Amino acid sequence: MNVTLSPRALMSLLVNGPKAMDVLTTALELGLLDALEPGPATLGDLATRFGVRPLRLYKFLDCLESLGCLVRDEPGDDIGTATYRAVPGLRAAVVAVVGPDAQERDRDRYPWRLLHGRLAESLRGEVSLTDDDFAWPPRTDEQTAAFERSMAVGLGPVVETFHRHAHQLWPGRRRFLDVGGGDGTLAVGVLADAPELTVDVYNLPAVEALVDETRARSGHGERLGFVGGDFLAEPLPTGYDVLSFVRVLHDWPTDVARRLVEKAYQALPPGGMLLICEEFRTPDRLAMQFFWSYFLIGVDSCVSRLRDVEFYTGLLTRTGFDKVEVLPGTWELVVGHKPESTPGD
Ligand SMILES: C[S@@+](CC[C@H](N)C(=O)[O-])C[C@H]1O[C@@H](n2cnc3c(N)ncnc32)[C@H](O)[C@@H]1O
Repeated sequence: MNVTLSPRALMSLLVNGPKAMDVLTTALELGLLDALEPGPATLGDLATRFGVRPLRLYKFLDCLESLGCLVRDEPGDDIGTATYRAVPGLRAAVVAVVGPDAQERDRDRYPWRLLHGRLAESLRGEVSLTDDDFAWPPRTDEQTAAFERSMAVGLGPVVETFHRHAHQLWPGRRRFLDVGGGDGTLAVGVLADAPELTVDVYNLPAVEALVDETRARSGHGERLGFVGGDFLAEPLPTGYDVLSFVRVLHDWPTDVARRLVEKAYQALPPGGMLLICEEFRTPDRLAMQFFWSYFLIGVDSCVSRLRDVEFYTGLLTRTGFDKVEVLPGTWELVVGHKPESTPGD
């Protein structure tokens, strides 16, 4: 889906956002999206099948087309013969934002309304979120649980990419440490793909109880472990042949991100592998990150800095990793290896 609109047209869509969501939700609930995605479907057939008035449906479909969701062909003046096809993935995208597991619903629980209408004051530093509103890293058990739940809700594309490349990542590997590994949701996905592997989550001690719950739900028992620690204050644990940072490095300024990658290099044995899966700076990711970009305007302790993939490949190479590559996926995976023999050996 590729829509390029003038600023004026984009403003018109944005100001009508709630109506656009009404159209999309209705199209989903009626079953229209199921009919439109395989398409092409004629307006006449759609009107008969769904028991709606053709001229009304024509306007409804114009709404969808204005959003870039439909391709239309109108061969003549008879609207009944106009054909429509939805862009691939539309139905799944609508379900993802209005369905019960919607990230957007989860994000709405955060107190973003404290900033709404007060952004200018917030930009000047006169209005901020307090540690009770949102602390980074989370401060209380309640904040920790809420934040890790939010993270787990958005992990789907990451789990998918790890799964897609499992055949390349895990053979010959024994112990994997997911640094800043949330509540262990990714670890569970990896364990299902790699029977020889044990996975530990490294996270702030307050997260242990959540990983315990994930372990109990997953049935992986002792293959899913937890190591409590603070990666800002201490070296990363050794004894692992794979480490990962998933959506961790973008939270921190560049000097901290660099130090964390250096700590990973020091902790890995020769031949060890580092995986980075991040919020790269692409139009899609920026759009899907909109909530956090907005909300975190009021929070100075979280950097939330989306960087280009080249930032990470360059950082790995400069740190000493070799065979650095980017594996494709909805979320790409940057892979680097600590050389078998390092300079000075
Ligand atoms: C943005 S979340 C990403 C979580 C998970 N990797 C994911 O993608 O769903 C960042 C993670 O880093 C952890 N974290 C933050 N500061 C940390 C620290 N100083 N030491 C260890 N972990 C930390 C947080 O608890 C959280 O789990």
